[in-house]
Formats: sequence, structure tokens, C-alpha cells
Amino acid sequence: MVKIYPDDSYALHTDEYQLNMIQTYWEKGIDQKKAVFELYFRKLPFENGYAIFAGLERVIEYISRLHFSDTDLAYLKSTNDFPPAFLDYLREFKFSATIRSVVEGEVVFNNEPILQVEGPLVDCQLVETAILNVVNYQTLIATKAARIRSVVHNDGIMEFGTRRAQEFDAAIWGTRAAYIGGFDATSNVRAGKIFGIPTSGTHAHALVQAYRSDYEAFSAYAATHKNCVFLVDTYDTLRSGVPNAIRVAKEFGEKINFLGVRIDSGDMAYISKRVREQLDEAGFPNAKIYASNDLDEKTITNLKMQGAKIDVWGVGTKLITAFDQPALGAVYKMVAIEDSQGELEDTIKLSSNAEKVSTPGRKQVWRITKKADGKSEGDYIALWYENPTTVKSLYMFHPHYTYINKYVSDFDARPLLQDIYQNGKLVYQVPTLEKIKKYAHDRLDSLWEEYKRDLNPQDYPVDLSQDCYDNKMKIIKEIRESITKKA
Ligand SMILES: Nc1ncnc2c1ncn2[C@@H]1O[C@H](COP(=O)(O)OP(=O)(O)OP(=O)(O)O)[C@@H](O)[C@H]1O
Ligand SMILES: O=P(O)(O)OC[C@H]1O[C@H](OP(=O)(O)OP(=O)(O)O)[C@H](O)[C@@H]1O
Ligand SMILES: O=C(O)c1cccnc1
Repeated sequence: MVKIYPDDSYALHTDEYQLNMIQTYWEKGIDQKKAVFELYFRKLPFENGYAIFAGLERVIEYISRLHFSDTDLAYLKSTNDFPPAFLDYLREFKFSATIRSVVEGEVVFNNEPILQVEGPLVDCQLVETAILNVVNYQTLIATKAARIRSVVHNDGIMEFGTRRAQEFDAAIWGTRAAYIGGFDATSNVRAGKIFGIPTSGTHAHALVQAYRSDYEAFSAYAATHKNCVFLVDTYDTLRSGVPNAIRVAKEFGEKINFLGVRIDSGDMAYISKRVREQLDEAGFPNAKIYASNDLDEKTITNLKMQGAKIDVWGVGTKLITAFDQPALGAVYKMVAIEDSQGELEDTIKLSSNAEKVSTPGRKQVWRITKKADGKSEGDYIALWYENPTTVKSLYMFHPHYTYINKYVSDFDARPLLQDIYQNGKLVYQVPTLEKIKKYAHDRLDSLWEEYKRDLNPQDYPVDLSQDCYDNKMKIIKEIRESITKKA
């Protein structure tokens, strides 16, 4: 049976290998060496042209609760894997690193650092698993939500996924991410309470089944609720559901707000058109048609192409589970470590696959936009000491195909990584959820349409500065030479 501990903490929400490595660092005396790690993903999800970053608020909540509690340590002791002196060391652990991150709602791209941890090696290592856990999921869902928002245009979209989500946390934080990505409301009442997300709900087939009659069920609902959306497909949408919804709406008149009807099965293009006709003919042109049933951006686009008369979309399973791509694949790589002189030395992870070779050095991501229209020209990844704002004409080139290049002038350069923690102290105030949502919306506005289309979008330029590129090439060469010498 699950054991609930009064002092349960997040410290053990990590992979065991992190603790194994930390033990080695500690026993060998390098645990306090300064290191820099960066989080990035290599491929945009859903073949989309951008991603929406989400998860920072949860990361902050995690860091603020990051300590080893008595029962955490007692558990580790019971496994006999760690020496008592190491457990005493963990007991004293206090997060003291610096975290820089893009802010929630920011539009981000593949192969650029979106979160950076700098500080004692032990701190950087301990937080890897939890931060990846949070950012991978929330960024994925916010991005999926933005794709769905982009095809419904100004229609309403409601998040219905809790029952299909991968457990409680995914439902709760997933719906927050969906809200950031452009959803209007959630069916999860606790998410309303915790985050202030607007909640909304119609009723299920059970209500109609309980009364064994559309008319009885809708009448009972209308007698107990002001706002009414009737689910009309339990028996026969066109011959029973909608006619009975209309009958009840007429009978109750001003006593209720007849908001509309929900369809949850069948050919939704055909049925919604007929439902619209029935509602209009009955004198309810403002009653809306809600639809749900395994919807996603593809089905919605297709329904719209067929002229479906749907005003509000309820989306559950395929959003909250990121059905067509269930993982983002973000990684967290060491980019620098203190050397024997106390200086940061850049590090690399090599691979035979060029895309998988990491980019050494602590970096900043600069968003380059044209002064004239505020539209994005690309992202420019530079070493931390570089400052592209001082340059008149910026040379931008593709990090793998360097012949793809351009000079950009009359531009603004905005650094995306902001200080969130400085030496363990929180220095960032999380904006309200409404502000984050609006921020995501505004950031998407500044992207060219070519990067936003849901099918085969253009590749957004994510370039390296010349220094960053040269540094990477130099380190690759040094490592190759040192291996050749040793061989
Ligand atoms: N006109 C349409 N064009 C494209 N897809 C549609 C159309 N109408 C419905 N769909 C989608 O097709 C799928 C149909 O699902 P399903 O096979 O479960 O049929 P159903 O009629 O909903 O049956 P059930 O009563 O079991 O829910 C859903 O994903 C739905 O969103
Ligand atoms: O299809 P989704 O995108 O996941 O949206 C959520 C689904 O959950 C409900 O169905 P369910 O069969 O669980 O219950 P109900 O028919 O009794 O409402 C609802 O009617 C939707 O079909
Ligand atoms: O309110 C609804 O209609 C709803 C809520 C959750 C899941 N399906 C539908």
C-alpha cells in the first residue's frame, strides 16, 4: 500500500543515478565545483514550427521545497546503498545554485537553451530529473494547446481531459499548460480553485440515462440550473435530443439561459448542420453547438473544411496525453565545469550524429527582431559575455549548413534567459496566469505565419554566434586530437 509521510519532500523525486553521482562527487571532493548545465530539446513536437515554454512555476515550487526530510533520509538509510556520513551531508543540503530560464508562455525552438542551472555540481545534478519531468510535459501540452487554438481561430475551446490524463498531476498541470497555450476553460474544478482557470461543464449521458428520457433529464437539469447546455446524442440527436432540448428551452423560457447543445458522437459535420437548422427554425439562433469526441487539431480542421456548424470545442484525450507525440525529449547537458584554477572550462558531449553534439559553454539566447515590424528574424545563441545589441549588422548563420547565412541590421536583440534564482535565492516573481497566457498570445503574434502553420512550417533560424561556433569546433578538435594521441 502507498505510504504517506507527513514530511514527504520532493528531494527523492530524482533518478537514483543522480544520488550515485552525487555520492562520488562528495567522496572525491568535487561536489562544490561550479558547473553549468543547460536544458534544451532537439526536435520540435508534433512537427510544429515552434513550442510554448511552460513549467517554470512548478520548477519554482519544486526548488522551494527541495530538502531531504527525516523520512527521506530514513528511507535512503534503509536501502543500505549510502554511507551514514553521506546521508548527514544530504541532510545539510540547501539549494544554492543560480537558475536562468525563459519565462512561461515564451515561444521557444529546438536546440536552444531554455533553462540553465549554474552552481555547485551537486545542486545542478540533483535537480536534473525533476526539472526535465516538469518542463518536458508542460511544454508539450502548452504547444499542443497552441496548435489546437490556431485551428479553431476565435471559437471557444474547453479542456476536458482529466479522466484520460496520465494521473492527477498531469491533469492539473496539464490543464494549466493548456490554458497558457490558448484554451479558454477547464472542466477540472480543482484547477479552477488552485490556478483560477475559468471552469465550465455541461452534463454527461448518465443524466439522460438516469431519467431514461431526454425530455425528463433536460427538464430536471433546467429546474436546477440557470445556464443550460444539453447533451443531445444519448438516443437520437436529430429526432429526440435536439427537439427535446428545444421543447425544454421553450417551456422554461426566461427562467434559464439556454446556451446550446452538445454533440458527442456521429458524423459531426452532417449532424451539426442539421442541428443548426433545427435551432434556428425554433427561434434559437444564438444557441451554440458544442462538440466533443476524440477531437484534435486535425479533426477540427477537417470538420471546419466540411462546413461543420460547431461553435465550441471540448478537447480531452488527445490534448492532455499529447496523443500523437507523448514526449518532448528535452535533455539537460553539462556545458561547463570549474577547472583546477577555479575557472569555468567548457565541456562537450560528442556523437556521430551532428545534431546530438552538445554546444559547449554557458550561453544566452537572443531573440532578434526587426525594429520596423517587431517580427522575428531568428534566435542567436551567443556565449554569455557577448552582446549583440552593440553590433550594427549581425551575422547569422545556420550552425550545420553555414552557407545559409544573412546579415541583419536595424534589429532589436532581447535576451531570453532571465535570472530566476541567484545563488539559491528566488529573484523572480511569477506573473499571474492571465499575464502568462496573454504573453504567449502576444509572442505568437510576433512570429511570421510561415512558422505558425500547422502543416510543414518553415524552419525558424536558431543560429550560433561566431564565437560560440568557433569554441565548439575548437573543443571538438582538441578532444579528437587528444584521443588520437592516446590511441
Ligand atoms: N465529419 C467528420 N469528419 C471527420 N471526422 C469526424 C467527423 N465526425 C466525427 N468525426 C470524428 O471521428 C471519430 C468517430 O469516433 P467513433 O468511431 O467513436 O464514432 P462515434 O460515432 O463517435 O461513436 P461512439 O458513439 O462510440 O462515440 C471521432 O474522433 C470524431 O471526432
Ligand atoms: O473525447 P475527449 O476529447 O477525450 O473529450 C472528453 C470526453 O469525455 C466524455 O466522454 P465519456 O465517454 O468519458 O463520458 P460521457 O459520455 O458519459 O460524458 C465527453 O463526452 C467526451 O467525449
Ligand atoms: O462538461 C463537459 O461536457 C465534459 C466534461 C468532461 C469531459 N467531457 C465532457
